[in-house]
Amino acid sequence: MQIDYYSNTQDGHPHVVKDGHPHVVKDCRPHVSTRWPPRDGLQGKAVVDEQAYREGKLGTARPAGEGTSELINKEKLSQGRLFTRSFEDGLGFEYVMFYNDAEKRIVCVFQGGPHLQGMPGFFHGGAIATMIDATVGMNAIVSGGIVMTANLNINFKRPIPLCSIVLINSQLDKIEGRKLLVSCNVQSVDEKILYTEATSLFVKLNPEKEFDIKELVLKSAPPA
Ligand SMILES: CCCCC/C=C\C/C=C\C/C=C\C/C=C\CCCC(=O)SCCNC(=O)CCNC(=O)[C@H](O)C(C)(C)COP(=O)(O)OP(=O)(O)OC[C@H]1O[C@@H](n2cnc3c(N)ncnc32)[C@H](O)[C@@H]1OP(=O)(O)O
Repeated sequence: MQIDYYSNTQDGHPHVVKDGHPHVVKDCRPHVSTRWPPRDGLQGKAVVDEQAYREGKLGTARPAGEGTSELINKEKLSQGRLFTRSFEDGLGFEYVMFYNDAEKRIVCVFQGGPHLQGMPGFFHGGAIATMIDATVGMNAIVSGGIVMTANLNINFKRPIPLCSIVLINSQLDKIEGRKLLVSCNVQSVDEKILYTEATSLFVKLNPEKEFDIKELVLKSAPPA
């Protein structure tokens, strides 16, 4: 495949375009956290905010609603933002997607940052799954409207080095009524290494749900 959309870069690496501006993650090397694995028992931050726990602000694992957790309230929800865009520049998900309408496919150029580490020096599988879901999800949305992921199957074939740049090639395979089947693979930029393969099922929401999700998306947009 000819990758001409970033052939104009000068350092031989694709520049990830963010918000219309060329953006490169600089000085980004595989990073092994000194806190992982923990050497002297459990280290790092507590998973539960102790202060909030003592003040009774944290609910038990009940569904959010009146009288459950004070922390899960409208104000909190209004701070919602797209997961893949909620990291500081260069630390999390840096990507750009190119959609080919005639072929119903998307190529995503993805360069994950050091905060996406799983095994030392490699991406966390959940981060890869997130980027795959975002890419096949966008392919389904632009092909079919408002959809939700109903099923996602992933085969992790090779570990992906942290901070490396990969291509996520997504393809709409079939539409069956409200169901959209989308497959994808994750490859190295030179297409010599096949890291991951995935298939997915998206289901178009019915009109009532579609209205709800539009409202939700509009309300959850981060402040300009
Ligand atoms: C134009 C305005 C645009 C506005 C939006 C703009 C921007 C959006 C902004 C940002 C988005 C950015 C990027 C997108 C990135 C990522 C996308 C991420 C998407 C997600 O990350 S999303 C979270 C995880 N996702 C869920 O949280 C879903 C929970 N779930 C449900 O909400 C329901 O489950 C639902 C809705 C899926 C279906 O429910 P439902 O009631 O509508 O439909 P129903 O159950 O009747 O199924 C209908 C037919 O699908 C078959 N079917 C269903 N499920 C199946 C399965 N698992 N396996 C095999 N077949 C299945 C049935 O068998 C039947 O098949 P058949 O018709 O042949 O009988």
